[in-house]
Amino acid sequence: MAGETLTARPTVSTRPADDEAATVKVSVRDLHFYYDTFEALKNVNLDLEDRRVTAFVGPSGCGKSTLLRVFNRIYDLYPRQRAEGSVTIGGRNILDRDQDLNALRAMVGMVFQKPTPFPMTIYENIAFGIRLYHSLPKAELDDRVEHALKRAALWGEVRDKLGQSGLSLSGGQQQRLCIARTIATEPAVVLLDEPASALDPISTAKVEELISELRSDYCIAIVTHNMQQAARSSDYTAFMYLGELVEFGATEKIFTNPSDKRTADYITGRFG
Ligand SMILES: Nc1ncnc2c1ncn2[C@@H]1O[C@H](COP(=O)(O)OP(=O)(O)OP(=O)(O)O)[C@@H](O)[C@H]1O
Repeated sequence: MAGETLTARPTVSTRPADDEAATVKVSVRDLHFYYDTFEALKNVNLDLEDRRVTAFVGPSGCGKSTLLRVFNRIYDLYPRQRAEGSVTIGGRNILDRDQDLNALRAMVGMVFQKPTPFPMTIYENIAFGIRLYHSLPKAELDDRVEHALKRAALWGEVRDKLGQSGLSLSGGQQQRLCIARTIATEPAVVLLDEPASALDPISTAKVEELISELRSDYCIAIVTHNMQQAARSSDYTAFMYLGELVEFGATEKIFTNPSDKRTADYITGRFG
């Protein structure tokens, strides 16, 4: 039995019961993804709930980043990459040919492993994205910038230097700036691809706290190699292996009583 083979399980924090039942925000059906002829995702089916954090874990190359890249169709920028199946967000299949990609990327924000501030001021890093979608008077734009920075737990550290370059911040601050930039356009879904893997432990803790804060407003998907982080930060965990979604369920269940032996072996560090 898989449970008997477990050795060192990460501590799982059980979340307090929420007042309201969660609604499905992203619905993935029969999804296949190809890099030219290579099939990187094989018939993936899952739902992501609103105001919940879903962690994607699995060994290198199993398709975690590819799946996130499908959710905002970043792959569209590259030739010979294609997705088949459906990904329904806000009632429509975002894989449809006529999907407006700018609107999609405003609705589905993404934060990458390495902080990627724009080479502009801290203020402009946030205001830039807002201006793409809204024409606001200066005072209102200022408010939106302040709100996003507060939401990303960065306001206190940058309020006196909004005119400085975003690149002058520390790595951890830069990553929170990127998170602020992402939420400034009020997306429905926030994708985080190993957002803390390039950060020191204190910055990592801040990013994790932030994820926990943002959970109350967003549907969050996070890719992580850190099992402790997945166990601490997520409500649901998806274990992927060689392009397949092997197991998906409540994080507590996946980490304490997985159904599949491959999940058990991976989360206990037997391979990966
Ligand atoms: N641009 C590309 N062209 C061809 N194959 C690719 C490309 N990007 C990724 N792949 C392949 O697709 C598969 C899934 O890659 P992906 O980056 O999604 O995995 P991952 O689980 O995110 O890995 P990691 O944890 O190392 O980031 C791998 O076999 C990888 O080699």
